[in-house]
Amino acid sequence: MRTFEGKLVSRNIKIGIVAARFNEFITAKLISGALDGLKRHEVNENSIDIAWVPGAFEIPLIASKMAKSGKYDAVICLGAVIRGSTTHYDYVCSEVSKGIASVSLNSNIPVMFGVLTTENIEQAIERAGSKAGNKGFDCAVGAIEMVNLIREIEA
Ligand SMILES: Nc1c(NC[C@H](O)[C@H](O)[C@H](O)CO)[nH]c(=O)[nH]c1=O
Ligand SMILES: CC(=O)[C@@H](O)COP(=O)(O)O
Repeated sequence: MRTFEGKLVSRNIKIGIVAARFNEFITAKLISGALDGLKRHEVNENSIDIAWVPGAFEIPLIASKMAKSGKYDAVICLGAVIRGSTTHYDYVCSEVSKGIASVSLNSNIPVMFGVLTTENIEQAIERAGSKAGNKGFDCAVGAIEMVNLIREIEA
Protein backbone atom coordinates (compact mmCIF):
# COMPACT_ATOMS: atom_id res chain seq x y z
CA MET A 1 0.00 0.00 0.00
CA ARG A 2 1.38 3.45 -0.84
CA THR A 3 0.45 6.60 1.09
CA PHE A 4 1.03 10.02 -0.40
CA GLU A 5 1.26 13.10 1.77
CA GLY A 6 2.74 16.45 0.86
CA LYS A 7 5.72 17.36 2.98
CA LEU A 8 5.86 20.85 4.45
CA VAL A 9 9.21 21.75 2.96
CA SER A 10 9.88 24.04 0.04
CA ARG A 11 11.76 22.57 -2.89
CA ASN A 12 11.93 25.47 -5.32
CA ILE A 13 8.21 26.33 -4.95
CA LYS A 14 6.88 29.38 -6.81
CA ILE A 15 3.72 31.04 -5.44
CA GLY A 16 1.32 33.57 -6.92
CA ILE A 17 -0.93 35.51 -4.56
CA VAL A 18 -4.10 37.29 -5.71
CA ALA A 19 -5.34 39.81 -3.14
CA ALA A 20 -8.53 41.89 -3.12
CA ARG A 21 -8.09 45.56 -2.23
CA PHE A 22 -11.66 45.82 -0.89
CA ASN A 23 -11.49 45.63 2.96
CA GLU A 24 -7.73 46.07 2.60
CA PHE A 25 -7.34 46.48 6.37
CA ILE A 26 -8.20 42.76 6.58
CA THR A 27 -6.59 41.57 3.35
CA ALA A 28 -3.25 43.11 4.35
CA LYS A 29 -3.26 40.92 7.48
CA LEU A 30 -4.09 37.85 5.40
CA ILE A 31 -1.12 38.62 3.14
CA SER A 32 1.15 38.99 6.16
CA GLY A 33 -0.02 35.60 7.41
CA ALA A 34 0.52 34.00 4.03
CA LEU A 35 4.02 35.44 3.68
CA ASP A 36 4.83 34.30 7.22
CA GLY A 37 3.67 30.77 6.45
CA LEU A 38 5.61 30.64 3.18
CA LYS A 39 8.84 32.03 4.61
CA ARG A 40 8.72 29.82 7.72
CA HIS A 41 8.58 26.85 5.35
CA GLU A 42 11.54 28.18 3.39
CA VAL A 43 9.78 29.49 0.28
CA ASN A 44 12.14 32.06 -1.19
CA GLU A 45 10.77 35.62 -1.09
CA ASN A 46 11.89 36.00 -4.72
CA SER A 47 9.57 33.12 -5.61
CA ILE A 48 6.43 34.96 -4.44
CA ASP A 49 4.41 37.38 -6.60
CA ILE A 50 1.38 39.37 -5.44
CA ALA A 51 -1.34 40.67 -7.78
CA TRP A 52 -3.89 43.15 -6.42
CA VAL A 53 -7.48 43.20 -7.74
CA PRO A 54 -10.28 45.68 -6.89
CA GLY A 55 -12.47 43.19 -5.03
CA ALA A 56 -13.05 39.49 -4.41
CA PHE A 57 -15.27 39.21 -7.48
CA GLU A 58 -12.19 39.89 -9.68
CA ILE A 59 -10.02 37.25 -7.99
CA PRO A 60 -10.93 34.25 -10.20
CA LEU A 61 -9.89 35.94 -13.46
CA ILE A 62 -6.45 36.95 -12.22
CA ALA A 63 -6.03 33.64 -10.40
CA SER A 64 -6.69 31.98 -13.75
CA LYS A 65 -4.13 34.16 -15.52
CA MET A 66 -1.50 33.33 -12.90
CA ALA A 67 -2.37 29.62 -12.79
CA LYS A 68 -2.21 29.23 -16.57
CA SER A 69 0.96 31.31 -16.97
CA GLY A 70 3.15 28.33 -16.08
CA LYS A 71 5.14 30.57 -13.71
CA TYR A 72 3.66 29.28 -10.43
CA ASP A 73 3.31 25.95 -8.64
CA ALA A 74 0.29 27.21 -6.69
CA VAL A 75 -1.91 30.30 -6.40
CA ILE A 76 -3.26 31.68 -3.11
CA CYS A 77 -6.44 33.80 -3.27
CA LEU A 78 -6.96 36.26 -0.40
CA GLY A 79 -9.86 38.60 0.32
CA ALA A 80 -12.54 39.56 2.79
CA VAL A 81 -16.21 39.60 1.84
CA ILE A 82 -18.21 41.11 4.71
CA ARG A 83 -22.00 41.10 4.61
CA GLY A 84 -23.63 44.50 4.06
CA SER A 85 -27.28 45.47 4.02
CA THR A 86 -28.20 43.98 0.64
CA THR A 87 -27.98 40.57 -1.03
CA HIS A 88 -24.81 41.62 -2.89
CA TYR A 89 -22.77 39.61 -0.37
CA ASP A 90 -24.45 36.36 -1.40
CA TYR A 91 -23.70 36.86 -5.09
CA VAL A 92 -20.08 37.87 -4.53
CA CYS A 93 -19.40 34.91 -2.21
CA SER A 94 -21.05 32.44 -4.52
CA GLU A 95 -19.23 33.52 -7.66
CA VAL A 96 -15.85 33.87 -5.97
CA SER A 97 -15.96 30.41 -4.42
CA LYS A 98 -17.22 28.75 -7.60
CA GLY A 99 -14.74 30.71 -9.70
CA ILE A 100 -11.71 29.79 -7.62
CA ALA A 101 -12.66 26.11 -7.54
CA SER A 102 -13.10 26.18 -11.30
CA VAL A 103 -9.70 27.80 -11.84
CA SER A 104 -7.98 25.11 -9.81
CA LEU A 105 -9.59 22.24 -11.69
CA ASN A 106 -9.11 23.86 -15.10
CA SER A 107 -5.49 24.88 -14.53
CA ASN A 108 -4.43 21.66 -12.78
CA ILE A 109 -2.55 23.45 -10.00
CA PRO A 110 -3.58 24.16 -6.40
CA VAL A 111 -5.58 27.39 -6.06
CA MET A 112 -6.16 28.04 -2.38
CA PHE A 113 -9.42 29.64 -1.15
CA GLY A 114 -8.33 32.25 1.36
CA VAL A 115 -11.32 34.56 0.95
CA LEU A 116 -13.06 35.29 4.24
CA THR A 117 -16.87 35.35 3.99
CA THR A 118 -18.13 36.81 7.24
CA GLU A 119 -21.27 38.27 8.74
CA ASN A 120 -19.42 41.18 10.31
CA ILE A 121 -16.03 42.87 10.70
CA GLU A 122 -15.36 41.21 14.03
CA GLN A 123 -15.50 37.75 12.47
CA ALA A 124 -13.09 38.88 9.76
CA ILE A 125 -10.63 40.30 12.29
CA GLU A 126 -10.75 37.05 14.27
CA ARG A 127 -9.70 35.10 11.13
CA ALA A 128 -7.02 37.51 9.99
CA GLY A 129 -4.51 36.98 12.74
CA SER A 130 -6.34 37.00 16.02
CA LYS A 131 -8.26 34.42 18.05
CA ALA A 132 -9.36 32.27 15.10
CA GLY A 133 -5.94 32.22 13.48
CA ASN A 134 -4.93 33.57 10.10
CA LYS A 135 -6.54 32.18 6.95
CA GLY A 136 -3.63 33.47 4.90
CA PHE A 137 -1.15 31.41 6.92
CA ASP A 138 -3.39 28.34 6.61
CA CYS A 139 -3.56 28.74 2.83
CA ALA A 140 0.21 29.15 2.55
CA VAL A 141 0.87 25.91 4.42
CA GLY A 142 -1.86 24.17 2.44
CA ALA A 143 -0.34 25.35 -0.82
CA ILE A 144 3.07 23.90 0.06
CA GLU A 145 1.47 20.61 1.09
CA MET A 146 -0.54 20.39 -2.14
CA VAL A 147 2.42 21.19 -4.38
CA ASN A 148 4.54 18.50 -2.73
CA LEU A 149 1.65 16.03 -2.77
CA ILE A 150 1.16 16.50 -6.50
CA ARG A 151 4.91 16.13 -7.10
CA GLU A 152 4.90 12.87 -5.14
CA ILE A 153 1.95 11.47 -7.07
CA GLU A 154 3.38 12.49 -10.43
CA ALA A 155 6.92 11.29 -9.65
N1 LIG B 1 -18.57 44.06 -0.74
C1 LIG B 1 -17.34 43.50 -1.01
C2 LIG B 1 -16.80 43.49 -2.29
N2 LIG B 1 -17.52 44.03 -3.31
C3 LIG B 1 -16.89 44.40 -4.58
C4 LIG B 1 -16.82 43.22 -5.56
O1 LIG B 1 -15.89 42.22 -5.11
C5 LIG B 1 -16.38 43.71 -6.93
O2 LIG B 1 -15.08 44.26 -6.82
C6 LIG B 1 -17.34 44.75 -7.48
O3 LIG B 1 -18.66 44.22 -7.48
C7 LIG B 1 -16.97 45.16 -8.92
O4 LIG B 1 -16.95 44.05 -9.78
N3 LIG B 1 -15.60 42.93 -2.54
C8 LIG B 1 -14.87 42.37 -1.50
O5 LIG B 1 -13.76 41.87 -1.72
N4 LIG B 1 -15.38 42.36 -0.24
C9 LIG B 1 -16.60 42.92 0.06
O6 LIG B 1 -17.05 42.91 1.23
C1 LIG C 1 -20.21 41.98 0.24
C2 LIG C 1 -20.72 43.25 -0.33
O1 LIG C 1 -20.80 43.43 -1.51
C3 LIG C 1 -21.29 44.20 0.65
O2 LIG C 1 -20.25 44.58 1.55
C4 LIG C 1 -21.84 45.44 -0.03
O3 LIG C 1 -22.56 46.13 0.98
P1 LIG C 1 -24.11 46.46 0.71
O4 LIG C 1 -24.83 45.11 0.59
O5 LIG C 1 -24.57 47.23 1.95
O6 LIG C 1 -24.18 47.27 -0.56
